[in-house]
Amino acid sequence: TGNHWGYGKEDGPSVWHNNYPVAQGNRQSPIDIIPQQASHDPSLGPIVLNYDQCTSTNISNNGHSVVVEFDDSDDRSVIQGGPLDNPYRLKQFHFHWGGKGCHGSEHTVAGNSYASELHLVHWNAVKYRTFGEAAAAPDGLAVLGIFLETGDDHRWLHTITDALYMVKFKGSVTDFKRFNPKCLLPSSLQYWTYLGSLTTPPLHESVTWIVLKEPIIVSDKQMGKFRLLLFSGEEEDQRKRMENNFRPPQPLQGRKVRSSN
Ligand SMILES: CCCCNCC(=O)NCCc1ccc(S(N)(=O)=O)cc1
Ligand SMILES: [Zn+2]
Repeated sequence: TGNHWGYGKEDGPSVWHNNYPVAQGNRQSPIDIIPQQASHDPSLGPIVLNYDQCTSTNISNNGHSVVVEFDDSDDRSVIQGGPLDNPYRLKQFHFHWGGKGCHGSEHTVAGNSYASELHLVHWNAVKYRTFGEAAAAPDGLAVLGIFLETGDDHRWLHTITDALYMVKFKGSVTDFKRFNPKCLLPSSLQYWTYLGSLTTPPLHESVTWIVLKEPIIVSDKQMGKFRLLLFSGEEEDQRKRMENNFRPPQPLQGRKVRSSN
């Protein structure tokens, strides 16, 4: 119905352009990041994350991913520095992942993909009044991308994976307070940055992407819990496991990828 989209053969990334023509635009995401072709930019300062006062509110299944939302009524949790001209307010974070054992990140690095990718979504509340308005503006959003690689258990990811059974079905939401995403950061904040888009419809070309070079390590078992989620709602008789909810890399179209030192 309408602009329904998904990750299947009939409604997946290869047909999104029918309802969202910007899918074939010149600043689409994700991309394949080629480190040797990224230009070192000494003017790029460090990324600064102030998440200490952040207030998570709920965790939900929106039929495309699992999303943790934050109270963004003031500047209590922001990202700034790096390529950003002002602070951007944390709105939500969500994940993209693959099927059993196969890859699931959206950005790739020299053609290699990771098991999953975490997106921390921030909006420019200095220039725009609402998230929706910012999401449609060329300098409206800043998304911090963090790769997840499989290995040992992640000490803090349990807090999220233990809550996933509560949001199994599309449209389910439950309280999720006092979660600080600082615990999901790798030790280094070295990054690549480029101008791109949302990686799902409406695919707005409004994102300054900041992709961290260092992945975090999570276990196969923890990744398996994401795959217990369903794309489908409780009332649907066809249960579709939520996996492979990633868009493949898009043409660079002459864009420059910059690298922090
Ligand atoms: C509240 C007003 C609604 C505005 N209109 C809804 C809207 O624009 N939603 C966009 C949501 C979104 C999609 C994809 C990413 S990603 N995967 O690129 O990080 C991040 C955020
Ligand atoms: Zn995303």
